[in-house]
Amino acid sequence: MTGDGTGATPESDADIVVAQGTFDILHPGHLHYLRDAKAMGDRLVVIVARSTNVTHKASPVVPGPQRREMVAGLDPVDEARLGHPEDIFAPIEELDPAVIALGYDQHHDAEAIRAALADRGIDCAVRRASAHEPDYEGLLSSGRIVDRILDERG
Ligand SMILES: Cc1cc2nc3c(=O)[nH]c(=O)nc-3n(C[C@H](O)[C@H](O)[C@H](O)COP(=O)(O)O)c2cc1C
Ligand SMILES: Nc1ncnc2c1ncn2[C@@H]1O[C@H](COP(=O)(O)OP(=O)(O)OP(=O)(O)O)[C@@H](O)[C@H]1O
Repeated sequence: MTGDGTGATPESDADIVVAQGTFDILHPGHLHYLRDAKAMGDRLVVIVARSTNVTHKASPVVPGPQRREMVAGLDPVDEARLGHPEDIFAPIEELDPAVIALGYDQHHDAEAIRAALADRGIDCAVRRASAHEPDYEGLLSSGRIVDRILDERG
């Protein structure tokens, strides 16, 4: 119950959920992930990866500030920020979230993240979001969208 009679959670008491990713070319899989993440708490903060930290796949095509701006405009997102250039746990320490929501196929190992959080004394759950399975044949991958463009328009 809140003092203002609206039933809304005051920002200071809100459970923050952090989601993260590259978000190069947006698609409904991203929207599904971020809606799922938002449902894990009250306030969703998205950390958009710096291009220099995207080392396990091709570099994003879209510049970081532009990726951040588009993610910030999605309905479940309360705030989007570009990530730290070197220390991925620096924003986590600052935000002190209740939950880190990993994407269903995100390459990070949940146990390794839990161990790193414990090392830093951060009390935060690590959960995995679900996959989006639309009832149409979609193209739910930034990488596959780029490949399709190269195949059909290149
Ligand atoms: C808890 C967590 C925090 C992260 N924080 C940052 C960050 O501050 N800066 C950054 O560039 N990447 C950060 N990342 C990494 C990227 O979000 C991401 O996992 C990767 O670089 C991009 O790959 P993906 O889109 O396949 O997930 C973080 C990842 C996790 C799991
Ligand atoms: N179809 C999907 N269903 C649910 N979540 C998804 C889907 N596609 C991507 N995501 C989630 O969105 C987050 C950010 O995704 P990312 O930016 O890596 O996009 P991507 O389209 O999967 O990229 P790429 O095709 O380059 O691997 C990831 O954690 C990922 O799990």
